[in-house]
Amino acid sequence: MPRFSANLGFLFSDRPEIERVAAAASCGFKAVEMHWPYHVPALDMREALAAHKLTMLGLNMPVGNAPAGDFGLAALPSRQNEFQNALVQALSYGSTIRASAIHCLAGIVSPDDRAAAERTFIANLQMAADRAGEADMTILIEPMNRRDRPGYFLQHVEQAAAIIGQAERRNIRLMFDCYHVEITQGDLITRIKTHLDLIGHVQIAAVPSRAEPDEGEVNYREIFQTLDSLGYQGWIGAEYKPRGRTEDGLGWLSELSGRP
Ligand SMILES: O=C(O)[C@@H](O)C(=O)CO
Ligand SMILES: [Mg+2]
Repeated sequence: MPRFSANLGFLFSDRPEIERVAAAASCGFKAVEMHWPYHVPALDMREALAAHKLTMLGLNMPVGNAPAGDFGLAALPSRQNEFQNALVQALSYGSTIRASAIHCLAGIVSPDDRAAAERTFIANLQMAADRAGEADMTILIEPMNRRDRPGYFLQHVEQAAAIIGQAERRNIRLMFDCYHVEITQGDLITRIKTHLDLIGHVQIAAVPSRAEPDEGEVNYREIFQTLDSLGYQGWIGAEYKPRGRTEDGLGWLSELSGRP
């Protein structure tokens, strides 16, 4: 059956980020992923991960000026210097904690700027992929739904696939977050089958609640079986907002995935 990682941006969020590492391990997770752990010294984080023998998957690039509305820089034509600085920070932190991937957030763009945004996104992704490749890391891009992220440049799986094709770098991969894709597009199983070769990571949450994947409109038992039958070798990130204590909501792991 598929392997599951704990997304420490959302799971165990009732405690400081570094303590979430131990909590994930004690609940049986073998891998974790993070959103923005930059406030924790990277060497401390590396030590915590090593102490609990956890595989570190991806982390997000800094988003830019969040209070001003930024949510990523990669597709913003006038912000390429800031993008490069954010990339340096992400690669430095990520390689110290031995992450295998960096999520490169596209950003919020106005509908009038989409052509320039696409050109910028591709150029920035090429540069990011080349630098990440030197550290044996992958660049992930993730379509996000416009209800949660109005104006986010990357909204559709097919748009992401086309951009990956144009960027022509083997270490750029699709982060297929079932929660976002279900809200924007649906047809999850067909999209997973069609784009399997591009998928570098999968994430899950209930739709529409974004809670544990044991409620709502997505049949995750079927999704997990599909990934399994297709021979998906990657991880599935539990990126949901727990209804209560994270520990109390992990029953889905055995109920839906067959994991003991
Ligand atoms: O789906 C999400 O929101 C995340 O994967 C992310 O990286 C930005 O919060
Ligand atoms: Mg996600």
